[in-house]
Amino acid sequence: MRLSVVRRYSFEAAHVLSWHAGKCSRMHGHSYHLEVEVAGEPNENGVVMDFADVDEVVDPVLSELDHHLLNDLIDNPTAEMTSLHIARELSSRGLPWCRLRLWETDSGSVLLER
Ligand SMILES: Nc1nc2c(c(=O)[nH]1)N=C([C@H](O)[C@H](O)COP(=O)(O)OP(=O)(O)OP(=O)(O)O)CN2
Ligand SMILES: [Zn+2]
Repeated sequence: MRLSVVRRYSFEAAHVLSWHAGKCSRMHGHSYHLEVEVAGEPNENGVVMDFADVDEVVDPVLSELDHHLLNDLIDNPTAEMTSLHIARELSSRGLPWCRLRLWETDSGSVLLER
């Protein structure tokens, strides 16, 4: 049995995919949705990790992306590269995430597991 906490976040950002053969080579924006999962055993309070403690790590990372042009911060900011950037930032700030899903559009997402 595996128990985990999942928090959902959103941020707005623009990007350009210069390699793209279609419309995505033009600058455009997305309302990104990020799901962050942390697995573990419930502690003496019955929680794997307090939602607020997850937010404390995730919120500043997403604030650095929110309402920015992602190309200024991430090389070739596809959903894949953006999720890897977020994962590295969360890891370096000590969040023991096990699964990240980044939704770039209503129908398109990437999933990162470790
Ligand atoms: N594997 C990936 N493919 C694409 C990415 C990506 O990050 N990873 N990004 C884009 C575009 O930036 C953008 O997300 C467009 O996506 P797409 O689904 O093609 O466009 P729409 O949301 O407008 O959907 P329609 O089906 O065209 O209405 C492209 N590919
Ligand atoms: Zn796009």
